[in-house]
Amino acid sequence: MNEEEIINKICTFIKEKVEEAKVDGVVLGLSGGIDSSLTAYLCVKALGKDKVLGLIMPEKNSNPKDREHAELVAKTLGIKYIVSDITDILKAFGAGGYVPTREFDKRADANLKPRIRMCILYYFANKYNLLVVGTGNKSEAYMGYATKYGDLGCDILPIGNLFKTDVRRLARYLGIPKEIIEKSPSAGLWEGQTDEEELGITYDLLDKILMALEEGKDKKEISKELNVPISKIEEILQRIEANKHKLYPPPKPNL
Ligand SMILES: Nc1ncnc2c1ncn2[C@@H]1O[C@H](COP(=O)(O)OP(=O)(O)OC[C@H]2O[C@@H]([n+]3cccc(C(=O)O)c3)[C@H](O)[C@@H]2O)[C@@H](O)[C@H]1O
Ligand SMILES: Nc1ncnc2c1ncn2[C@@H]1O[C@H](COP(=O)(O)OP(=O)(O)OP(=O)(O)O)[C@@H](O)[C@H]1O
Ligand SMILES: [Mg+2]
Repeated sequence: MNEEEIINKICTFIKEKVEEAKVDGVVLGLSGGIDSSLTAYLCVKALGKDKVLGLIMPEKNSNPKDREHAELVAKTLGIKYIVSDITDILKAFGAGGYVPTREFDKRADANLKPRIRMCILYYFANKYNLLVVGTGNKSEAYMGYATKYGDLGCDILPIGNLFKTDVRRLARYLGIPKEIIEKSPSAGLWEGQTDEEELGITYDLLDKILMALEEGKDKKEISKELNVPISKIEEILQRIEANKHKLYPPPKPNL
C-alpha cells in the first residue's frame, strides 16, 4: 500500500472507533518521539485539532529535548496540551532513584513510569469523555518491548499494525520535523537508553526478519537471505513467544 492509502485506512479507523464509543475525542501521551508524533498527526487528520488532547509527562531525568519536540508537535498541530511532571508521583511511590534511600531498578522503577502515565491518560479520558490512544507499533509488539498495563494500556492502537520502518516512512510523508524522525528511538526510562541497544538489533534488520517470519519463511531461509546468524533469529522467536502474554487479556481457566 502507498502512504496515502495507509493514512486513509488509519484515519477511517480512528474516526470509526471514536464514533462507535460515542466519545468526544482522544487523549494521548506526547513524548517527542516518532511514534507518538505520528499518532498525533493521524488523530488530528482523522478528527480535527479540537478533538485531540496531548499529555506531556516528563520527570526529573527526562531529556529536555524530548519535551521541546513534544511541544513542537502540539503547537504545530494546534492541539490543546497539558504538561504534567510525574517526578512527585514517582517519589510518592518511593521509586528507586527518586527517593534517597533506594537505588534505581531498571525493571521495577523503569516500568513504573509508563504505568503512571497510563493512569494520568485514563484520568483525562474519564474527565473529558475521550478514548486513550496508544502509540505502540508492530515491531515493539512482537518483541514485547513495552510495559504491560503501561504504554500498552490503551483503547485503540492506530499504528499497531505498522512496523517501525513504516512509521518512519509515514512520518516523512506527513512532514513531521526531521529532528524527531532522525533521533534514536528511546523509551526514555533511564539516561542514555535506546531501543536498538536494549533490543540488541537495529529496527531496519529486526523489521526485515519479522516481515520474513510473517511471510512464513523458515529460520534457515531468513538467515541465508539476510546474512544473519540462525541464533539471532532463534533469539527473536523466543522473545516473541515469551512476550505473547502482553498482547492478550489475562488467561482464565476453562470451566
Ligand atoms: N507468561 C506470562 N503470562 C502472564 N504474565 C506474565 C508472563 N510472564 C511475565 N508476566 C508478567 O509481565 C511482567 C513483565 O512485563 P513488563 O512489566 O512489561 O516488564 P518487562 O517486559 O520486563 O519490561 C518492559 C520492557 O519494555 C521496554 N519498554 C517499556 C516501556 C516503553 C518502551 C518504549 O519503547 O517506549 C519500552 C522496557 O525498556 C523493557 O525492556 C511480569 O512482572 C509479570 O507480571
Ligand atoms: N515524557 C512523556 N510524556 C508523554 N508521553 C510519554 C512520555 N514518554 C513516553 N510517553 C508515551 O509512551 C509512548 C511509548 O514510548 P515510545 O518511546 O515507544 O514511543 P515514542 O517516544 O513516541 O517513539 P520512539 O519509540 O521513537 O521513542 C509514547 O509514544 C508516549 O505516548
Ligand atoms: Mg520514545
